Amino acid sequence: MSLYYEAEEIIANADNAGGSLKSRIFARKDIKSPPATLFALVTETTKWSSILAEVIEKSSLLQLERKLTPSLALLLTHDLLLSKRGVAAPKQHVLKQAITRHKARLSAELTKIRLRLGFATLEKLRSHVIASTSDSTPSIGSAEDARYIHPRWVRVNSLNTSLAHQLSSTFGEFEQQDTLAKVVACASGSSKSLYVDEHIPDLVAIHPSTDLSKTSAYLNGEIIMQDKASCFPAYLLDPRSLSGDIIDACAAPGNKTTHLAALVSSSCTNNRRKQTVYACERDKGRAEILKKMVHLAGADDLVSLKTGQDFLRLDPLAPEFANVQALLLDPSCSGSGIIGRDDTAVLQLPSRDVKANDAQRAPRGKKRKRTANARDAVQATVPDVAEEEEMQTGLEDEKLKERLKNLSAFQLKLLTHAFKFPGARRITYSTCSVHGEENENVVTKALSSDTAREQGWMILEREHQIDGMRRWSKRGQFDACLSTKSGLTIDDVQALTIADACIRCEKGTEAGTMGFFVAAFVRKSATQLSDAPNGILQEQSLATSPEIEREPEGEEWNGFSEDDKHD
Ligand SMILES: C[S@@+](CC[C@H](N)C(=O)[O-])C[C@H]1O[C@@H](n2cnc3c(N)ncnc32)[C@H](O)[C@@H]1O
Repeated sequence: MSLYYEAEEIIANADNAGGSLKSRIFARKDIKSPPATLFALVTETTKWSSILAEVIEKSSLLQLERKLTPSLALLLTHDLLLSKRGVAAPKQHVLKQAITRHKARLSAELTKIRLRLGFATLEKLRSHVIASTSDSTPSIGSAEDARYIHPRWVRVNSLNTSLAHQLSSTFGEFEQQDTLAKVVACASGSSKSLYVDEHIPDLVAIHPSTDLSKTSAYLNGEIIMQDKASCFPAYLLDPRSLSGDIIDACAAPGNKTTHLAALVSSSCTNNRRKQTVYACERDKGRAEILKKMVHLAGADDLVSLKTGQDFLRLDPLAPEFANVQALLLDPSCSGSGIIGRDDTAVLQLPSRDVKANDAQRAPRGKKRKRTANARDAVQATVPDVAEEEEMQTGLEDEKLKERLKNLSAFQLKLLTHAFKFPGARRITYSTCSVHGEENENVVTKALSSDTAREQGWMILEREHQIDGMRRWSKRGQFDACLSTKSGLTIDDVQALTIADACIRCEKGTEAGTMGFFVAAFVRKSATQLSDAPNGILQEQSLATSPEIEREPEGEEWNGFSEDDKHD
């Protein structure tokens, strides 16, 4: 019967062991319980903790059972009320007895909370809890809040399958909705509902409570979990309209690399030269994940891995890169746009000192007052193949400023290095940050750099962007284009054009994306080079530039049929 005591110990983390929850559990040699069971118990309890803490406080469980600690009470209440197998202990065990004798009281409190939140059945509340804990807000809202739930985005990997095939197989039982809102709104109903995205080809959204991780499509690399915003850079880069190679400068874990590979593979069919995606990753550990992801996605033939390679040390003049026409830059950033995942739910412990009548939770979005005895919050983090390694951890203002300054200097360095590849015609720069310092500021500084001027780089204006990105309405911040605080001479008109060329995604809106930023740069032709005074504005349209042969977008993205399956 070590399960609950071991789970309690893990939650307490008395040794202050670093690393994620999963690594802390799986690395331990001294535990008797199966690590997977322990992990599931802690994560599931964490997801339900804001509700269960209230159940426990209202039922005065901790006052009645003085030997139960808040964590033990939470873990046992979870299993008693919510686990199919019940409390995993023999009938006579002291813990089992301590919790089961309060079953009626605990169950009644849970029912009251469920009804107060507006859920007709426990199952409906359950799907909402799962959805809410994968949202940016860790507390559990009411049924009405369902519209803010972050959907699960699934990119169909056209290297291994097709959208049409997936719609009839993996998603065969899903009802197709005409809006994203309808998919997320089904929190309290059926979750078998799907939305085919209107901006990014091969992308669908499902309700976040739908788990596809055990489907063969996921296990075989036919579908990839990738936020909609994270699909923007490869799509905006539009590598199919070029014939040359592509560099993904900061590639791990590889979502954008495999997306690029999928895009270029579809153009291999037209008797065109095979395009190579060079995937560069400085961190050797992360490069291993990249390697696995590329293999799983069926992209080995298209991707050349540069593992342990610092992009800044890649020689733009090396013969190997003579054919590089496009670069995708998705560097490390503050990660301030990332949506909290279900693996970063916050554990809320019940308090022994809260009187039953005081225990009602404040509604979602309103901060609760913390008292000395108020429930503690423990961050239970579970690892995944994080897209971003630099999470913002509530840095104080000054520290944050300093950090953003350092990050943006590094980001600018990468971008101006990308400008130096002699054959490059197009570059995208993206971050999952919401800060202007890492986004529009970097763009305007890069455009004003000597390298941009010498090499003829300009912003890719909105009207010349690929269809889905042109239609995306959320654009860059005008003020952030002006306020670079670096003595740049950018007038209002230029700032307006740059802001309109930049693409932003907001987190926590009906659009269902994380916070994200992307901008694209194009290069002037040799004749244009001598004309323009600076690199800020594009003078000749991309579509009419002889350098860039754009294929008609209509032909490119006319939807998919069985015939569109790629080899
Ligand atoms: C935001 S993540 C990239 C996510 C990736 N593009 C994706 O979509 O899966 C940034 C990555 O860049 C790598 N990185 C940072 N600086 C680098 C450099 N100078 N050269 C190459 N890789 C770098 C980091 O190790 C990290 O894996």
